[in-house]
Amino acid sequence: MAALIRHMVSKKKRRFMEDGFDLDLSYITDRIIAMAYPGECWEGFFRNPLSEVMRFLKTYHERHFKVINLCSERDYDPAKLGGNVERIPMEDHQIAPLDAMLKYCRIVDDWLSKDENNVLVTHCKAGKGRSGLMICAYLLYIRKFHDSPNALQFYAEKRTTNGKGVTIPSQKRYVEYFHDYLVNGPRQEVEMQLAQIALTSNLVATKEVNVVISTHQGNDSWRLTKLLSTKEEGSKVSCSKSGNTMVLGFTSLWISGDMKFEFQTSEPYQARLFYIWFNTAYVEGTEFSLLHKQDLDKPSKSMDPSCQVSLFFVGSRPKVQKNE
Ligand SMILES: CCCCCCCC(=O)OC[C@H](COP(=O)(O)O[C@H]1[C@H](O)[C@@H](OP(=O)(O)O)[C@H](OP(=O)(O)O)[C@@H](OP(=O)(O)O)[C@H]1O)OC(=O)CCCCCCC
Repeated sequence: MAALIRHMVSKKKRRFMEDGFDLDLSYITDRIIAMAYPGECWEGFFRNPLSEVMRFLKTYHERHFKVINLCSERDYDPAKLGGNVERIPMEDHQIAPLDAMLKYCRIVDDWLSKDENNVLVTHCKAGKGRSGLMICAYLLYIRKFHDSPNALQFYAEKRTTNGKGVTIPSQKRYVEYFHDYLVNGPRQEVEMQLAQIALTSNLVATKEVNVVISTHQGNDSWRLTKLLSTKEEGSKVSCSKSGNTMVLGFTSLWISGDMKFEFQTSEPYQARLFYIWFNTAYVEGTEFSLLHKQDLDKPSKSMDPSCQVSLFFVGSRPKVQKNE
């Protein structure tokens, strides 16, 4: 019964089913492993039982494995997986800043270069999206691939049977950013002045739509800080609608770094419509547009296929680094 449920929960991910093991775990290369969360108690019942993961690691990679836990939402005692465990916390379905991706690559590279028998195990909750983002970054880092689509496709084939590995558009965008970083070096951080957001969707005609703008701040690269919500009084945002297009106008709103824009409706109840992530240093020109529903992160079923969103900027300036 438990095995059946585990198979249902792991959906189309490739499982390791040899020598009596049956784990939601895939070798992406012979030294890089992606797996679902090593669960204890109730979670071990429907994901990978931690004890079975430990037995797997001891059986095939005794003294030669290191684990990276990407979950911000869960943790376990590292000693239960041999002690050689690091965390780079990310939120489910979200991006990791480039410095977190670089940190991951350096940890993996350092570990794999120590001994040719060493393997690196990465997991998040399902071991698909966040793990894929980081593993694809590493595949580019070691120049196994020279562009992000090929790295993403390779990962998807190795981890799933349906070719759907990293599917969140912003996660794919950040793999592309990381590739740009590897090829061209770090970009100058820029602040951009946001003038307008235009959202086109059938929903706009009948529903109130609000936008919450957030960024990462401080040392916790996954913790979000809200900068502005268009719903709040005093946010000084103008709103005009024409047909199925809504235009929000901003004054003096400067943004920089990794930005999350979440679109919500409060009718009939508070619900997320979709969100997007981007980094201001990678915006080319004065416009950032996503013109297809499949370019939006976790779009609600109520969004029509022809919906699109554009951000318009009127100014940019290099970000002045504050002395800490
Ligand atoms: C009889 C019960 C049958 C259950 C059948 C469940 C069938 C089923 O849908 O199982 C899957 C669900 C949700 O599955 P998970 O709880 O594992 O959630 C997944 C996880 O968030 C992935 O992110 P990450 O951790 O890889 O970063 C995400 O990938 P992404 O961010 O790329 O979208 C994936 O989206 P996706 O689905 O691939 O679009 C989610 O499904 O499992 C549960 O909710 C746990 C259920 C626990 C049930 C316990 C019962 C005792």
